Amino acid sequence: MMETQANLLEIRDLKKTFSIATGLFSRKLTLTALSDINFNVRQGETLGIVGESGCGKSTLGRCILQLISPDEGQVLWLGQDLTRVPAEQMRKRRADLQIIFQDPLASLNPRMTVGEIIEDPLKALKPDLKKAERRARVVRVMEAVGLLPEMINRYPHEFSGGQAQRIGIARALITEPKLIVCDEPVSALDVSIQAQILNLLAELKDEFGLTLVFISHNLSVVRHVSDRILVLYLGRIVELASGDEIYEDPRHPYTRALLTAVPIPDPKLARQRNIDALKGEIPSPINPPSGCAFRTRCRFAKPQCAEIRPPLETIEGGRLVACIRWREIQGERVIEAAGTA
Ligand SMILES: Nc1ncnc2c1ncn2[C@@H]1O[C@H](COP(=O)(O)OP(=O)(O)OP(=O)(O)O)[C@@H](O)[C@H]1O
Repeated sequence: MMETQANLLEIRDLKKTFSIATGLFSRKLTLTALSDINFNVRQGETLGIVGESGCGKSTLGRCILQLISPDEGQVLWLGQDLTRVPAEQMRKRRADLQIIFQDPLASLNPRMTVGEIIEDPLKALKPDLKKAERRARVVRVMEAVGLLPEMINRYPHEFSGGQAQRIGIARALITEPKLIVCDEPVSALDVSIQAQILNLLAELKDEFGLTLVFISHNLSVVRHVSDRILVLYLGRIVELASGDEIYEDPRHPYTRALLTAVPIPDPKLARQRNIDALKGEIPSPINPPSGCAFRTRCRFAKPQCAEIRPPLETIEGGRLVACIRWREIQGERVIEAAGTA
């Protein structure tokens, strides 16, 4: 964990709702995708964001980049609140903040060549650069992501998923960003290719001094790349800790449940994980449960969990957890693990 690093990004009291029309009379309902979101991203770290589908990961990524506007709260980039930056200035700021999407082929314009796709952000964000300099930069980033420069005039459909994601990464890198939001960058790829792309992102991070926000529903993917991991459930942060802490000593029942999907060789731990396994469906964010939103699926839930919304508490080591029972259930975990040995 990089304790001493300065914050590049600070998210303060972020809230995002969507108004959706449902039913026969198109009644408008409010869906709360994110609320009470507070965290920092430190210079040079990789912050993983995990949670099941629908918990708000992509919405959060898009709010960071101002691709969508939050209803409330601040997105402080080096102290400047991006939610208040006029659109024109924000376009320029985007050179510093880039995004890589899940489905590489769908996110690349099929009518543009690889060279044109990668060069495209430069035209808008660095209009002063001469054509030759733009091309030279394109070739440099193609080499950095492992694409051969002679591929420059090919079209996206000529590439495999893994190669297409390399094009997406090159397009993000071309503006020399400080931070890249990677939104499920390997979920659409074959398992055999996933490790290559994850390794590439780790190499590029070191080479270019990048800071990464890495979104995935898969805790084992996030674990490999993250310094710290933020766990989201139904639009709220339930836990934030270092990768090791989350993986080896999770405190929130939801984190424990997510970990059951991660394969492990130790049979004792595997048994514990079966006990923790996630049951049932994620509730609707239109009408979330009272108190702790996870209580309807939590094997530790007590009546008071329906009454009290657990605050995000700072516990030992500066890690954060939102569960009023975290102390008690920590003990239960040890006893059960010993009992099933
Ligand atoms: N434009 C939108 N209009 C209405 N609802 C939306 C919109 N975008 C997201 N949502 C809703 O907000 C909630 C959070 O969605 P989001 O895509 O951020 O979750 P996610 O964790 O990234 O899931 P996934 O991995 O499936 O994309 C979901 O209930 C989703 O249906």
